[in-house]
Amino acid sequence: MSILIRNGQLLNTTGDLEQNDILIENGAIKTIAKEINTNADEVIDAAGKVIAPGFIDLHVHLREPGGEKKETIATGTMAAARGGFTTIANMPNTRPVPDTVENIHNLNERIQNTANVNVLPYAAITIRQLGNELTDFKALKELGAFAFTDDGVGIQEAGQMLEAMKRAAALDMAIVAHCEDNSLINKGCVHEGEFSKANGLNGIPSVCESVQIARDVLLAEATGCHYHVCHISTKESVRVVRDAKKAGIRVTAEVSPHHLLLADTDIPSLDTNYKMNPPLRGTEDRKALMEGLLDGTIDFIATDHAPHTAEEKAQSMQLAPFGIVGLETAFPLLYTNFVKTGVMTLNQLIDYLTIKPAKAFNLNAGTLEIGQNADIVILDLEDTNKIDPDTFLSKGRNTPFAGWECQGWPVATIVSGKIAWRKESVHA
Ligand SMILES: NC(=O)N[C@@H](CC(=O)O)C(=O)O
Ligand SMILES: [Zn+2]
Ligand SMILES: [Zn+2]
Repeated sequence: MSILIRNGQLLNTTGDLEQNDILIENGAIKTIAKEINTNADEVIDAAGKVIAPGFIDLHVHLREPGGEKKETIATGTMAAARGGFTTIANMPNTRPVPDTVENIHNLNERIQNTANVNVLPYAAITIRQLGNELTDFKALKELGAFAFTDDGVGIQEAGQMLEAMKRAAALDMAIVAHCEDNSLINKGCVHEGEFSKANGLNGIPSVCESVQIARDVLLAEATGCHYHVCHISTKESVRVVRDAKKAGIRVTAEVSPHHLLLADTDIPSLDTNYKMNPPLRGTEDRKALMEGLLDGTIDFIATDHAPHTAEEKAQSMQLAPFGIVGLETAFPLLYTNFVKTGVMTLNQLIDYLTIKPAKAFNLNAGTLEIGQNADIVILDLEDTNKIDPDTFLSKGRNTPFAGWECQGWPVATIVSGKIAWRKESVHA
């Protein structure tokens, strides 16, 4: 099977767009050249379109097994492909949790049989994510666990985190942390700030996140473990990570598109599509996150795609589950609001979605190079459309961005040399 992508615009090493053809053969990039004359099984005319490495999202909730009403591996990975993502890492807050050899083996089989993009499975840090007993890291690594995380809950005890980091470091594996101190949650459903006060709601204070990150960077220093901070959301957290990096501690961090785009003051009403964990913080926090991303304190962008059913989200702000979907809207939102407005270049945005996550986790992905796996996205930067949750391939419709007009949408996504998703009209 071969695919020839003709006349696409590729970013060169100096960050400029240059027209090139790409030939894909046997799942890999075979040739990149100004003009390739060959008979391929499939020809895609990409004139006027940008060709980029397939995006990587290291924070996705596919929900299967156990949460199939919210999402499945099949639907979540179709949503990923539509969003231009070719590799995603799947969070372990499922039922059962991937915490034993048997459970991760079962998960691997499901991925093998139904995933439409590359899926890297996280395994849990603690059995059933209950914070009592550590999982068998070595056995889980042998079955392909990508890293260890209890995302959805924080690791409450320093002693347990220390032990987890020691064991992960010995296996050269990362600890990926949802940072939330349970004693500081305050039964909050939104950020403790302007919105919580105006609406008489309990707020989750910023320290609920930042104290745990401060503890953990010191534990990472003590153990030499690669420590990764999930969905960083506060200005104090950014400062702690910045200082830790300066001190030479092996820490990386991700930020979600929604924390870059919105603050609690942007929440228009008691709409649960604005409820996620960590919550939308203050405007100062939002600014600090962008500064942290641009100065390298924050390594990359990850969506924290967290689908829930309409029924679940129809509950009150206090009762509805935390989380919003993100895979199908990330690139158009970021391109429109940050590249078109000059906050960052197209090259930078693509790096935050490709080479940066790949580098942070030593993944052999995220570049367009000869011999590499052909994981590619074709983008139409002129295409302008309103975000319409009814068109989502995800089962989740829970987004605060419905109706936002965005420019720059994927038109085709290729995974290991096969077309995983394509918009009808790009056929040559
Ligand atoms: N982010 C969220 O608001 N929710 C996530 C859990 C998590 O990422 O902590 C979920 O699983 O729904
Ligand atoms: Zn989390
Ligand atoms: Zn998450």
